[in-house]
Amino acid sequence: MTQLPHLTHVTHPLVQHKLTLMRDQDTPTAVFRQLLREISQLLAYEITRELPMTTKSITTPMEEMEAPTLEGRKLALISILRAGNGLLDGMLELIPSARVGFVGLYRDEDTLEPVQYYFKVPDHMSERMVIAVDPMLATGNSSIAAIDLLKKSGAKDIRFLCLLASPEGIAAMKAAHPDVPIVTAAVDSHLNDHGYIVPGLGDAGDRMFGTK
Ligand SMILES: O=P(O)(O)OC[C@H]1O[C@H](OP(=O)(O)OP(=O)(O)O)[C@H](O)[C@@H]1O
Ligand SMILES: O=c1cc[nH]c(=O)[nH]1
Ligand SMILES: [Mg+2]
Repeated sequence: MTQLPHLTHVTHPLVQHKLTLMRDQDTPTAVFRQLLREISQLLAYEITRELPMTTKSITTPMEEMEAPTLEGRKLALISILRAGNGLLDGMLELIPSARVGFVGLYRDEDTLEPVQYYFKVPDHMSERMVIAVDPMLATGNSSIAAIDLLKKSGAKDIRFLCLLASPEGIAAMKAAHPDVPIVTAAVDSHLNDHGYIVPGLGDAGDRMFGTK
């Protein structure tokens, strides 16, 4: 089980520099997507620290050795649609053997409650390390609902990866899912009256896909 603290704030200069570029409203869609892919790989480095290791016997040009390798333990990456796909793609480049699931949720902009439209996850969820990804943790309603669904599917060892988190969202997640560590690139000031993270970066899905 996880040793990660409830909240990990990744302050690495490369992450912070790229995040600033993403926040800028003048950054075009294609650049925004590329930056998210790059940051996802740096954040993946943090959230996968506890992947179980084993060794295997190999022969280098010099001699035989017992070399470290990832244990065959099953990893599931779960994207919370749509915006989660922006983190998923980069992580899959690093860990191509991971299984992938999707939780389709959108936030009703009046009630700020999540509306579910899709759910598909790999089998044997109870045996997997599960990393749920969504760039934005605002009220926390979407991530809490997604993790509720993952637990219903059997998942027990879950982590949550995001780009921006609000203090309100972190508190809500801690109350609902105290066993799920959060890794984020930033903790912003607050939510505005419409549930948007301030200063934030706007609507992550719209900025990734050019919708609005
Ligand atoms: O913490 P919350 O207050 O629930 O808000 C965060 C959610 O809002 C955004 O998704 P959105 O509903 O815009 O869907 P999209 O990814 O399809 O754009 C974001 O990607 C999170 O899923
Ligand atoms: O600031 C926010 C809040 C919810 N969803 C977003 O994409 N951005
Ligand atoms: Mg959106």
